[in-house]
Amino acid sequence: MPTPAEIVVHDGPDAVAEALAARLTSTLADLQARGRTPQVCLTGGGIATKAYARLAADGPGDVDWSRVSLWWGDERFVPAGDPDRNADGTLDVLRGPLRLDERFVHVMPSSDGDLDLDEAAAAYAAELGNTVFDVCLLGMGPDGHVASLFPGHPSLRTPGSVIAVRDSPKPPPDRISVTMDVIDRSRQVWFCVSGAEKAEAVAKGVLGTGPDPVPAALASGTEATIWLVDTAAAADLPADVETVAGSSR
Ligand SMILES: O=C1O[C@H](COP(=O)(O)O)[C@@H](O)[C@H](O)[C@H]1O
Repeated sequence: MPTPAEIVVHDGPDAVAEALAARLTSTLADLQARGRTPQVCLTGGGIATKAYARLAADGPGDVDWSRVSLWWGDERFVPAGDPDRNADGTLDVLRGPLRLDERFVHVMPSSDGDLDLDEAAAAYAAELGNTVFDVCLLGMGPDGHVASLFPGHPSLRTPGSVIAVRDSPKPPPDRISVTMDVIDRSRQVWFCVSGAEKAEAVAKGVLGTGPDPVPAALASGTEATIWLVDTAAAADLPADVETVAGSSR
């Protein structure tokens, strides 16, 4: 069942990133206190990258990051180490400070391995199986895309759990992405978005459906759907949409 969106508005991108890091830390600590191994789907993008730097600076705290399963919602199918990769830079930042255990880190294949794009997507689908993310983080592009599911593009309609994406409107063209089905079975979906250039897409994503909804409008958690945005990104939300003012800690 889709859940109604909760919209938390922060002063600027740094505050959104800080709030994301704080919310993730407390959610993971809570899940582990209840005996769970949290399943977290990470995203690329500007806010998430800032949040990862914050998590690394803060250190593990109350979270045993060696027992958090990390997945990715999408990846650029380029060679390992390419700066376009979502996972590589993230892991460079998080691995040491959070003492990650590689056995719990599920990186999508790179293009310089043994697998072609279709095989790489199929391999990640097999690895993912029926995993349900406790938290699925989503950046969003100005066109309303999430993961590598783009408006008006076959990626949005391709069945399955993990798909090969070709001719991505945003470079690089070859990508791997989880599908909306996988995003929508997540317990919590958290958008993290900043900037005036995304204000229109935020409004479309929050308000929603209509005949041709942007991908973000189709993404929803089964327990919670939370938009962490800054004031610039929230600017096109109509006055009657309820928002709450964010605090970072
Ligand atoms: O291509 C991608 O873009 C989105 C949003 O990125 P941003 O830099 O505009 O914040 C990101 O969520 C996605 O993971 C990534 O592959």
